[in-house]
Amino acid sequence: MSRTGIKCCINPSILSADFVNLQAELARISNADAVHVDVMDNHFVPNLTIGLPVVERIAQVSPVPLDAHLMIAEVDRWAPLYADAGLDSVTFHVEASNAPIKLARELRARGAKAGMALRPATAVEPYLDMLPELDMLLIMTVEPGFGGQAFLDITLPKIRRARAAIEGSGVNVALQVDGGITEETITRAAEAGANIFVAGSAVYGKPSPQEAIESLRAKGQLAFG
Ligand SMILES: O=C(CO)[C@@H](O)[C@H](O)COP(=O)(O)O
Ligand SMILES: [Fe+2]
Repeated sequence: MSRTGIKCCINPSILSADFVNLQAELARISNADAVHVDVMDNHFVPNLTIGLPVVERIAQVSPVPLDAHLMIAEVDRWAPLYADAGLDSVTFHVEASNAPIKLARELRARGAKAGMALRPATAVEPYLDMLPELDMLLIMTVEPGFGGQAFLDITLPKIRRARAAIEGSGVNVALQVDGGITEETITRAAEAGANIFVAGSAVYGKPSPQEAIESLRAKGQLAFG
């Protein structure tokens, strides 16, 4: 699917960074489009990372905008507080929200872009009417919870359908993919319609994260046609 003129964005996930040296790790990705911060609570996903106080501090020192991916229960209560921390975008899982439309509106009202995430097994069709309420749709390409997993090709048709719906409705919604993005899989995800790529191990696992970002961006952009 040709997307001439659309920028291919690379958002490195700090889940694969050295948590003891976060400020230095952020400086290593200063050419990224945003930094992706994975918040996990050991309830919505079986893993625990960082919470609001640490995310607030990262936002203060980050050289690039902050993109929070909330993998937490009770997200209707928590997500607005992340928006208040001055983040560029706050993404909640629809499976964890009791009122996704209300929540997306609240995030925007508090000055953050509103992102909504779907687990690999969650269908996109029930939520297509919600597109005008969103700035970003995140299609998980691994089961949320851990970095370093293999890309799930089974998610590609969903990415294609989401891209077609976005184009069909004429809304300005970014399509993000997260999990297992590498120099190889980014081409498939980009061809299917994604335009923001989260990459943890494929950036921080390389000797030069900056070069890894440039290389991934070039591959994704090429696949846009
Ligand atoms: O949200 C998640 C995992 O739940 C991701 O953001 C991962 O952190 C991406 O890591 P890689 O698959 O790129 O190593
Ligand atoms: Fe993530």
